[in-house]
Amino acid sequence: MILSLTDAKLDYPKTTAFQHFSLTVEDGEMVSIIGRSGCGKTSLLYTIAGLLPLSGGTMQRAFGNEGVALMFQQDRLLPWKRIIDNVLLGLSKEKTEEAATFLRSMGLGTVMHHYPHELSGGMRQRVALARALIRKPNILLLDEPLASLDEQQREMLQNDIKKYVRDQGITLLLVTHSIQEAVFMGSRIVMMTNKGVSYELKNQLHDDPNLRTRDEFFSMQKTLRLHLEATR
Ligand SMILES: Nc1ncnc2c1ncn2[C@@H]1O[C@H](COP(=O)(O)OP(=O)(O)OP(=O)(O)O)[C@@H](O)[C@H]1O
Repeated sequence: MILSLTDAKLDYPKTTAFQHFSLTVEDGEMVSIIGRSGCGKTSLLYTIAGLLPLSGGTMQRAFGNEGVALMFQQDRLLPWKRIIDNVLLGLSKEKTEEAATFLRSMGLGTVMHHYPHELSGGMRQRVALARALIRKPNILLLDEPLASLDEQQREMLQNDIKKYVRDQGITLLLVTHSIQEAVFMGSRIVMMTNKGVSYELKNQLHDDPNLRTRDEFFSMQKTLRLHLEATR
């Protein structure tokens, strides 16, 4: 177990972001979290990252704050720093060669001395991913990281994130509005409302290289869509 929340609750001064939320995540698992807008998904990720304290319930984490990497819809790269320096941010210069090798392996070798504005949105998100992964986190928390990309770029990055996360044995928690993305990325898909987990689905075909074209890929999406509609 790398993470366990039991009857977790988070209050803001005027609203309860989520309550009665229980979830146990095993080391190396890839969990997608879906749910209606405002059900507390982003707040949940902040809590798991150690940025917001719970108002009730308990959370056990087998990692420290330095073991968490976060990636958002906006790439949050510093515009005045070159790509390689964005990736190295906060790390020692000794890591430069490792970062360069990593960027090359991610297809970013030719742009590592460019500035963020010279890259496409997809490439910038790839840089944000490299910046997260070079820190060798125990857990990667993704909040709609691909929402602003076109379909082709989104699918490429989904493939890459899945591959790198799996190869490095990182645990993944992905918040997404896309049911298709949730099924492709998640070995488990958790549906959340602001009153807790309303439904869970195990993706038995998570490791299937042809997942995107399997009938089950579509039937799992249909099942989730029906459950999501039932929470209206
Ligand atoms: N900083 C904040 N201060 C006060 N209330 C907040 C804050 N952030 C979020 N909320 C409220 O908490 C609830 C949950 O918000 P949160 O952003 O976590 O949901 P979400 O599921 O991520 O939404 P979305 O899918 O639209 O991004 C909402 O009612 C929201 O208005």
